[in-house]
Amino acid sequence: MTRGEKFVKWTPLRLARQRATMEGMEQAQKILEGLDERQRAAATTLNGPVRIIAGAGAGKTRTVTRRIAYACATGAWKPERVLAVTFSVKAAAEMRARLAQLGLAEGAREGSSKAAGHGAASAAVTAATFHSAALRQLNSVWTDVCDAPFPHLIEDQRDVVSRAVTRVTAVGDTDPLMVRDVLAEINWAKVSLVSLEDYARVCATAHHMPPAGLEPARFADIYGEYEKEKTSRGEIDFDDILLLVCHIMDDFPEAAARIRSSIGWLTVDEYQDISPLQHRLMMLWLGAGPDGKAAMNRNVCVVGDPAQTIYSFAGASSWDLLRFSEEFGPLAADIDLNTDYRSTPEVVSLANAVLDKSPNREDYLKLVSARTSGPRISRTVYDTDFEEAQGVAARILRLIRQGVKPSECAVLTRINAQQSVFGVALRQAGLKFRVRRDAGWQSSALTDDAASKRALLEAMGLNANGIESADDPGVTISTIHASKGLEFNHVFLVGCSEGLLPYGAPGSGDALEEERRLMYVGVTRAQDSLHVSYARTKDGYGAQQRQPSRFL
Ligand SMILES: Nc1ncnc2c1ncn2[C@@H]1O[C@H](COP(=O)(O)OP(=O)(O)OP(=O)(O)O)[C@@H](O)[C@H]1O
Repeated sequence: MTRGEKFVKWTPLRLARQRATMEGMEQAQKILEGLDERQRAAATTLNGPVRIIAGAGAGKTRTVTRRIAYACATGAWKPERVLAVTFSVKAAAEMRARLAQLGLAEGAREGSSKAAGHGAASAAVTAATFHSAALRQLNSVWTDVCDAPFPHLIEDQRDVVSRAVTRVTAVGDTDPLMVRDVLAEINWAKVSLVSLEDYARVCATAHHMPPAGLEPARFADIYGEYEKEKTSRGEIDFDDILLLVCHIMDDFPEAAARIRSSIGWLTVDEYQDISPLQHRLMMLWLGAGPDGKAAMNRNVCVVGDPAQTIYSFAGASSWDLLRFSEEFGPLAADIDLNTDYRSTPEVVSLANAVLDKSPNREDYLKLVSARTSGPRISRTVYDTDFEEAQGVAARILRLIRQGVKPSECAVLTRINAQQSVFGVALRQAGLKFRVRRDAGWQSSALTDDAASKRALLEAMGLNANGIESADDPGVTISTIHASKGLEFNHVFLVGCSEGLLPYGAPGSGDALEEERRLMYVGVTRAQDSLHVSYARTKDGYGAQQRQPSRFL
């Protein structure tokens, strides 16, 4: 021992503490195993703003869940003050499942105290959708800010819209398609923070078209009636949950302080899909003052991929992801993850080629596959839609005969209407299948009825963890939108023609770019093999032949 070094007396208590600390550190290091260098850099930067731009299959969920587990295991973060939000019930369930595997509380749900793990990391963190996190916050402060009973979540949003349309247009039997489009527009206005009073002005200045051929003032009347009908029923809709929490955070300082103090470390997954409303709520959670930054909690990590923004039509935008450093800089870490662990080099090369032709390619990561070479991409042109469906079913049958499980195969479509013919062909081939659809135009992460119900159950602490049955559920037929975040060994990307992908005849602006990103999302769902196809005609008739998609 050199002079100046303190003599340490190793009492049994000190020894036990030392051992516990070392065990904790070992456990924390274990959490980092299996991360590559950049993933590890992201997972070990625990303080300050962090941006992770992660390409498809680059392990963003792996990285953010390990980051949370590592921070809790080292004692740097208090689990009960950790909030991780994402957009869909499915993604939240996936995050909870992965956190549970890493030793964070079972279900990792607010209020859950049942620990599945060990050591410092075994308390509950919250991993939830924006809506369910906000609903719980609303519940927790409601009696302090309001005498009225807690409002019910809307049961039948279409019925409320339908009544509002009838009242304004005086037409008794409302067209379901009009109701669907009006509802989508109401949702869009809310998530875009366009108030009833401002709606007509926004339409005029932003060249925004109201749905169903309505005049802006007429739509605003319907929107107003919708709000009245909802209030008279004592109900709120999904976006009202976020709006109400924003309102409370603005106007009730004590309640706001309580909500804020429950969030020490915030992670926002799929940040490329954040809407202006969600962004506002996030800034309020972090305590941004009127000047945007005063006394702000800067422990925020956002993760996303600008190339996977596919909900622009519903108010999502990668704008905030791309300008994160302007808003939060200086950043503690700004990390790009571009190693694709999911797909073969053949698939990755096609995904890169899809983005390469984009005028926005500077915003997108170029992926590098970590896998060895696989089969080449198959490209097939059929005569009719049904022949395409039969051809795809025959190929899937061949794969299954070679030992592939039906659930390892997926047929991806651009729109719901393409799916039935594939269902018929798979049935004829004797194959079991399940269908994932969008809920139409308003198919944002939480607006289809099943997802809404699950979110509600989840928010109420009931079991809605999204785990599928253990039996092989069969081939998946899914829209590209509904396949986001999923991966399949063998993907059949069908309808790859002009008119279907890109859908319609989009001009050269944002609409076309969104279609390109959809193609990218579709391609990058494939792990081992990818089969792209289209049919020259719908049913063999008609002079006009479809042309191959410009994206391929
Ligand atoms: N460092 C790594 N080493 C080996 N495999 C990895 C690594 N990181 C990720 N993976 C694997 O890559 C696949 C994609 O990872 P993950 O699901 O975490 O990605 P993701 O980025 O959330 O996907 P996406 O955003 O495309 O849906 C998974 O199968 C995962 O196990």
